[in-house]
Amino acid sequence: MDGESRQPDRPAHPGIFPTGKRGESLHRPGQRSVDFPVSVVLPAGGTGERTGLQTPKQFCPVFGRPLISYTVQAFERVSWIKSIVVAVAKENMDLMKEIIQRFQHRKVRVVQGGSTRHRSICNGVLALGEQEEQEAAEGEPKVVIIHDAVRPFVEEDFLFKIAMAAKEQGAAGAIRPLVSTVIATTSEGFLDHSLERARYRASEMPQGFTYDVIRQAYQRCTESDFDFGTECLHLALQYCGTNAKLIEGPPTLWKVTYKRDLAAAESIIKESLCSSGCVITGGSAQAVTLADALQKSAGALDMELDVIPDLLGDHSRYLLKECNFIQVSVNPSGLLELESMLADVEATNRAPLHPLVIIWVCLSDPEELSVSGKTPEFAAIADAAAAAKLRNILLYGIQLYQSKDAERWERSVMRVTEITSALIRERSPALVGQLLQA
Ligand SMILES: Nc1ccn([C@@H]2O[C@H](COP(=O)(O)OP(=O)(O)OP(=O)(O)O)[C@@H](O)[C@H]2O)c(=O)n1
Ligand SMILES: O=C(CO)[C@H](O)[C@H](O)COP(=O)(O)O
Repeated sequence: MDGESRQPDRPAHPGIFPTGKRGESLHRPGQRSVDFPVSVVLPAGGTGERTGLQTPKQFCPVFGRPLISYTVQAFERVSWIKSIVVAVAKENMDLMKEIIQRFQHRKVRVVQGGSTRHRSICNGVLALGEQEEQEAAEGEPKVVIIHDAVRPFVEEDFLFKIAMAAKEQGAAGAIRPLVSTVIATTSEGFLDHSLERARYRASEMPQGFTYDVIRQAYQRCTESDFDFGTECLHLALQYCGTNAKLIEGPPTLWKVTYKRDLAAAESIIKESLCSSGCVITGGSAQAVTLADALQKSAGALDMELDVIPDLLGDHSRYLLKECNFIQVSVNPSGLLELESMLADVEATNRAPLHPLVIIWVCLSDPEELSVSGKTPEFAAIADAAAAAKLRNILLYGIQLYQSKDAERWERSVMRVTEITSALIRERSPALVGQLLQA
């Protein structure tokens, strides 16, 4: 383990995907189907020494949610993955169980990790044993995917490739081109020789194995492999004669290793959370016109908005996504619509994984502006936001006034879009419950 921000002592213990390209989070690519059982082992028993932080990186919060929960979710949402075993240090087993409960993970089991990564993985593989042997009795092939808990951005398409190749070849692993040349040094710290960079690749995760191959590899390998080895594919080759199929993966497979990687992970997650939203119109013609105008202007800010009349029927699927909602209302029905929409969100009974952003855009008649300049909406949004905040929902309001002047109207719409984008991006607790003016 090379060092950056090393601390003299090992630290004590702790405290969508993002998915796809911009705008893809609302439209999952076609689901793949795998007709053999696939299980996952996530080694998460390390201390994250290279981050220099007290908390192991897999438990560091990103938008209030531990990094490992993002990784678990990346696997859990893949329908053909049957079970996930997470290997954590003994002192973190309760913490991991709390995370599973708090973020409602369903397919996960926790086992005790070991003193090295190989030992943790081995514990996870052996824990799958009973289950896998039972499946073997039914004559089904089976694959185990191994993935570092600190690589949260793994996509279903890539997991599919790894699983299929593992089933066919016995072992498969992700690779990436090297970004730097690898050199060997002499014991005096001089250049010994360098490798021809184009011939080598960085070995990344995930890796997949048939259960028999990975179990036998761990049964046959030496204590020295357990203590100093860093490559599961190597164990499969050396102890089972299985040559892994290597598949180039996307750059997002990178491993959170240093403190700055946590900031990078946060920025990737933020980007994906901000790139899309769902505008609910309630069906009124004016609201639909405004929603369409917002949808058009959002493109200029690199944001993709879907427009729907309500969250009923088929549209209720939006409630299950990591989605930002924009409720467009026209006075005087506005507050009722907002309340009903909040009730729909609450009825899903799903703890949002990130603070959910809901923006209420209220289209008002300028005639209704009182002498004080304040409409009843000011108090109502503040009350609704205070209640919503307890449920991890950040509720903001934007008020705009109808105008017959086309230029003025266009400016107001653009302003609403800019404020919306800023609110979604920043997720500022300080602005919760405010009725901003566009
Ligand atoms: N005894 C160990 C050591 C590591 N890991 C896991 O293996 C993955 C990759 O290892 P690495 O990035 O090296 O993590 P740490 O060992 O925690 O980091 P460091 O080397 O900086 O201490 C991580 O998910 C880590 O939790 C593990 O399960 N058991
Ligand atoms: O990329 C790998 C795949 O073989 C590494 O071995 C794995 O990620 C462990 O990392 P580290 O050696 O830093 O613990």
